[in-house]
Amino acid sequence: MLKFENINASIAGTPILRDVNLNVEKGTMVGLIGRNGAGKTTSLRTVMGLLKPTSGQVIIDGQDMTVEGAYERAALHVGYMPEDRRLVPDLTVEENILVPAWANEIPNLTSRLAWIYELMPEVEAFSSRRALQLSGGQQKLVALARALMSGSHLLLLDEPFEGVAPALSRRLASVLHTLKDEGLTVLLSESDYTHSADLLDAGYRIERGSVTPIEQH
Ligand SMILES: Nc1ncnc2c1ncn2[C@@H]1O[C@H](COP(=O)(O)OP(=O)(O)OP(=O)(O)O)[C@@H](O)[C@H]1O
Repeated sequence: MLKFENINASIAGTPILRDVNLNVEKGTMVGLIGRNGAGKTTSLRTVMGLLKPTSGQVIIDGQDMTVEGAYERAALHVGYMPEDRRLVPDLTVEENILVPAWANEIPNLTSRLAWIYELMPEVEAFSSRRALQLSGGQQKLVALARALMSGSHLLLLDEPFEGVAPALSRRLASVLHTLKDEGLTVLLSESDYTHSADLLDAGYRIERGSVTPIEQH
């Protein structure tokens, strides 16, 4: 479903990703594990086409997407939850979830929203509140809901558990378990295995921009 083939990427002329090879099979949940500054966000931004690699290929669903932009990703139903959530503070929760539908046509919009609310009833309960009224953890759930709006095939989650209080972390993990059971393909990053260990089918370690597969344990 997602492949990195010998990806090199630089930011402002500084090489960040070095010869990265990575494979996420359809229907699996794969972790990208590494400490701060290792290159996790850069990797996910490269999948999203927000950063163009200097060499190598990004293949999504069998298509070479290396030079395509975010709009083309949306057409392949790829969803992205950035680490910093990036909700629009003055919009309501529901408006934030619907933002991807403003830029791209989302098939079955109404039933997709209903499915998201069924998955996370607490989000429906605060759907008319403004995003700035929510706690950091609640905002993460909303950011996940927004990513699910477009991400019906592939979901990229950048440190979803970072800064989330324990109760909400457990809730987030249980939502991800449900998504896994539904067969969604997910690449998620975390600084260690604390929250994702029993969710992941496979993992890669990232260290100073180099990626190696983690042996199954
Ligand atoms: N805009 C930028 N300008 C210069 N260097 C950058 C920029 N963004 C990231 N970097 C550098 O790229 C490297 C990888 O950063 P990246 O954000 O991908 O790491 P990360 O593993 O996601 O860690 P974090 O959890 O801190 O975001 C770091 O060394 C960082 O300093």
